Amino acid sequence: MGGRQFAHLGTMELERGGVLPDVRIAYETWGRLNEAGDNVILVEHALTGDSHVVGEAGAGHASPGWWNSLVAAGGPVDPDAWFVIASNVLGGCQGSTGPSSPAPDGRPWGSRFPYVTVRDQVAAERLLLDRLGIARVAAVVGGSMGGMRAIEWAVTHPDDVDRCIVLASTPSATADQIAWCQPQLLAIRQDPAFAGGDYYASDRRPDAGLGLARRIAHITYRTETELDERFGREAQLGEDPLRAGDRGRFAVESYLDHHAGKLARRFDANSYVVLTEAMNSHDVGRDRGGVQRALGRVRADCTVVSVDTDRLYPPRLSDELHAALPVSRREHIVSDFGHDGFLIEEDQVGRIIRAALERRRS
Ligand SMILES: CC(=O)SCCNC(=O)CCNC(=O)[C@H](O)C(C)(C)COP(=O)(O)OP(=O)(O)OC[C@H]1O[C@@H](n2cnc3c(N)ncnc32)[C@H](O)[C@@H]1OP(=O)(O)O
Ligand SMILES: N[C@@H](CCO)C(=O)O
Repeated sequence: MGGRQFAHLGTMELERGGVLPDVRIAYETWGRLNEAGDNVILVEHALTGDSHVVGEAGAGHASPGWWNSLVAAGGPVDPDAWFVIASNVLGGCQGSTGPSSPAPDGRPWGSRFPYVTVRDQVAAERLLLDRLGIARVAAVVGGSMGGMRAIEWAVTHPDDVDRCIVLASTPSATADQIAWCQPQLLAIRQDPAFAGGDYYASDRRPDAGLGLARRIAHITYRTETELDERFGREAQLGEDPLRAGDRGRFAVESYLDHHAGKLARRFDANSYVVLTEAMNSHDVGRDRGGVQRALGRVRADCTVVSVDTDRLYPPRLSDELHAALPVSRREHIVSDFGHDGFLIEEDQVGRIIRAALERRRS
């Protein structure tokens, strides 16, 4: 299976006010819904991910998935047993309604796209599952921004989530995380080509701002030791900054340039802004009497996973989440790669998810 499908979910009223008419959500599925309807696994992507969890030959996708080994026959999530659903988040740019989608007047939303919270994104996913005739999920799993949606699912729909697996995430966005986002948002907004968010009719795109945002973010996704061991003070081939003057680059600079360009080619700057602000909005305790009380109502069997070297979502945040959840298991990924370890360490992630799925609710 796999292959992108679309659901039209009608009008959504948003948490902070504002209305989105004719919300469309792009999604992919693997496996089959069983008769009891109790084998659904909802996979939640991170900031620049999408519904394409797994790449499949012949499914019309040139790109691999972002958790490619997760869903596979005999793998951690076997599509013979489970019905896996992954959607592109509300506000995104991979098929779901976002700032580049047409507004009712036919022009792209651009600067008019409303503020969207993680709760709005989960509300859209709930509508999607309703549309697919699915009342409950056997597991919701996600990392980073996907982990925010996973934990929101467990808090918002405590009776409908059997298991919740949260990787490299947090019960609420911290001051440090919001702080790292601020220069990223400014980099995009201060790019003259951004034009306040209304650049779609122009032949210029805010690639410079988006690229700068990605560079800042990417450094926080990795570790000081990894970068040093991998690149050290090496010059990019033929571009020694100590010899080539203005045009010289260290290898690590070239690496960041590469990631900046790659993201700018596949991602919309307005979506980056909208999703970053959604992450900043994340606080499971908002209007629920605080984080402890909100998490106290979770009924799912939870697995809380951190990456030992994650400097952006440090393990202490997973400790807090774990401590406040009524039923929770704490797992650790050991990685040289920092935050991105939840994407890169597929073997460890796979083992943890397999074990969580095999565990029966007590
Ligand atoms: C079409 C698509 O891209 S679909 C993607 C869907 N979305 C996602 O996957 C989001 C989540 N993914 C990510 O954030 C990242 O891609 C990650 C975390 C998976 C990347 O992790 P890693 O595998 O460790 O990649 P790493 O950071 O080492 O980067 C490798 C790239 O850097 C390039 N690179 C390495 N050194 C240098 C250098 N000195 N100069 C320039 N480029 C360099 C490599 O050639 C490689 O390029 P490629 O990705 O185009 O093949
Ligand atoms: N590298 C990941 C990390 C975000 O948490 C992404 O781009 O989605």
